[in-house]
Amino acid sequence: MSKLRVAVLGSEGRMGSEAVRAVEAAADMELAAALDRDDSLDDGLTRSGAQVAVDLTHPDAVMGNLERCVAAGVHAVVGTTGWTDERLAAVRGWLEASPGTGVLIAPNFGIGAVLTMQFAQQAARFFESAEVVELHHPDKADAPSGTAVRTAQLIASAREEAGLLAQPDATSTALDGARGADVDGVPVHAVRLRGLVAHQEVLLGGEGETLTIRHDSLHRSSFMPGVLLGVRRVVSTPGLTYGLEHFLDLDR
Ligand SMILES: NC(=O)C1=CN([C@@H]2O[C@H](COP(=O)(O)OP(=O)(O)OC[C@H]3O[C@@H](n4cnc5c(N)ncnc54)[C@H](OP(=O)(O)O)[C@@H]3O)[C@@H](O)[C@H]2O)C=CC1
Ligand SMILES: O=C(O)C1=N[C@H](C(=O)O)C[C@H](O)C1
Repeated sequence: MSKLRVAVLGSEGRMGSEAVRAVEAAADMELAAALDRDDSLDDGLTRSGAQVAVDLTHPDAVMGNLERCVAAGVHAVVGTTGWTDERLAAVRGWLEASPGTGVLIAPNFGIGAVLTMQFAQQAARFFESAEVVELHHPDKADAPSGTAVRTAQLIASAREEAGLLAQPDATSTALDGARGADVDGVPVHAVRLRGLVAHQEVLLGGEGETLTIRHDSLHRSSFMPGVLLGVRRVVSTPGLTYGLEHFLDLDR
């Protein structure tokens, strides 16, 4: 069986260096290229013959990288954050011109984090109140986290489907930001603290009860089974897949 040739973009970063190690340790994969900021992506992809690129760079870099991967017919597994509806639409547009190519954009590769999002979506319609608290290391590029935004969007769509009204909140705030960011009506709070890696709590509240769903990534190795699964599946999944849950066969 021939090995999948994988390029890692952002290979010197916290996630990228972990992904390089994971690809090198995978029996069915070969590290074709390890590329960071100063490397030419076009040259790197062409020379290495990479079949899949794993992007773990920066929200400012990911669109340019992805456009070039898709144009070169290289499948992509993207963990980098910064996704909006407009950005996702642009990726779909590029993929129309490259029909055999697959792109997975995963707000979170952690299996527990994906399940947290699923559980939150499932539970949301039963509770009057819902808030998301994400907690990360202070070197993180963005806030709130991509995972928290996606979680809040899933909660909001479940609430809307269930016909729930706006959340109860009679607070008048004296300081901007005290109630977090508003993502489709769901408050999202971001904590940055040395010592942390990536953590999230979903707080749900109803009459006389609360439900807390918490996930902790204690080490970046927690993301690697998801990255490798994404690489294995994306090569036979043309078009855009948004969320690792689509590769997890959750209905089994
Ligand atoms: N989906 C998921 O499960 C996860 C996603 N992430 C996301 O992954 C991204 C990276 O996170 P993290 O590893 O902590 O960040 P780091 O800053 O540690 O790593 C990013 C690396 O990418 C490099 N880089 C920047 N621009 C480019 C470019 N144009 N081409 C190639 N390399 C580039 C950076 O170089 P330089 O230092 O010189 O800027 C750095 O080496 C973030 O968006 C983060 O939110 C993180 C963890 C899990
Ligand atoms: O930057 C990080 O560290 C992480 N980024 C992703 C996000 O913003 O959701 C995934 C995870 O939370 C770690």
